Amino acid sequence: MTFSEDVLTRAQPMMAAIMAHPFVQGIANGKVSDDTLNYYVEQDEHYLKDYLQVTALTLTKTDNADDIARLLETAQFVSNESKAHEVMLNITGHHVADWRRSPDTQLYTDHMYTSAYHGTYADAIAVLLPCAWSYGVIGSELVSQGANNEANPLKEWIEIYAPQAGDAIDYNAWRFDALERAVANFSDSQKEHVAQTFLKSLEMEWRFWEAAWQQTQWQFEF
Ligand SMILES: Cc1ncc(C[n+]2csc(CCO)c2C)c(N)n1
Repeated sequence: MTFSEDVLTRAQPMMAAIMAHPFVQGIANGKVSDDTLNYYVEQDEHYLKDYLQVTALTLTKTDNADDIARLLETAQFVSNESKAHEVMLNITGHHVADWRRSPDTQLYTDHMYTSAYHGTYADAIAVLLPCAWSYGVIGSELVSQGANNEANPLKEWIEIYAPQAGDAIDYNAWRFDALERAVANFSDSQKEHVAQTFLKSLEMEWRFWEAAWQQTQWQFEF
């Protein structure tokens, strides 16, 4: 079994929980409360900014010119995501106002920075991977269920994340390939560290949906 196959096998229960999450199910049937959408978009604005900065850190950790080019291309995709946010804000009529990171956003972005800054190139790739991989799974599963129908106000959101048939490059396949190359000479314990980095990010993906669903906030005003 390759390293990626092992990690993906271990990731299945978390990915299944993300698919079953009421927020993701709400996207599938086009019914999510305004408060949930607004909270999500506000927190995701922070997340995407940090994702870009962590991508920049990641590409300083490799001298593979193809990987550097791919990382820059994936950074470009983040501008599409403003469109994904617009789809949600058009439903609620909200404007992003609260720029404070909630506890789970802070936990996730701190994990990304720590892994990319202090870790190896493999850790940096692993910490970013569950984001793109889990959204790719959500997008393609929701499309295969026909959730992107005309009656769904979140149709366009779903389609932004579903892999497109005409895409020249399968970015998630490249991400797993880069991960596999990066751990090729690692010991078992080094590989386990990278696996933990990946799985923790995936747990944080679940928490990100859950935080918006529960409207989680800091306990105190400060
Ligand atoms: C919490 C959170 N996780 C994942 C994504 C989706 N996403 C962010 S960057 C990226 C790939 C860029 O190439 C993708 C798919 C999101 N918006 N918010």
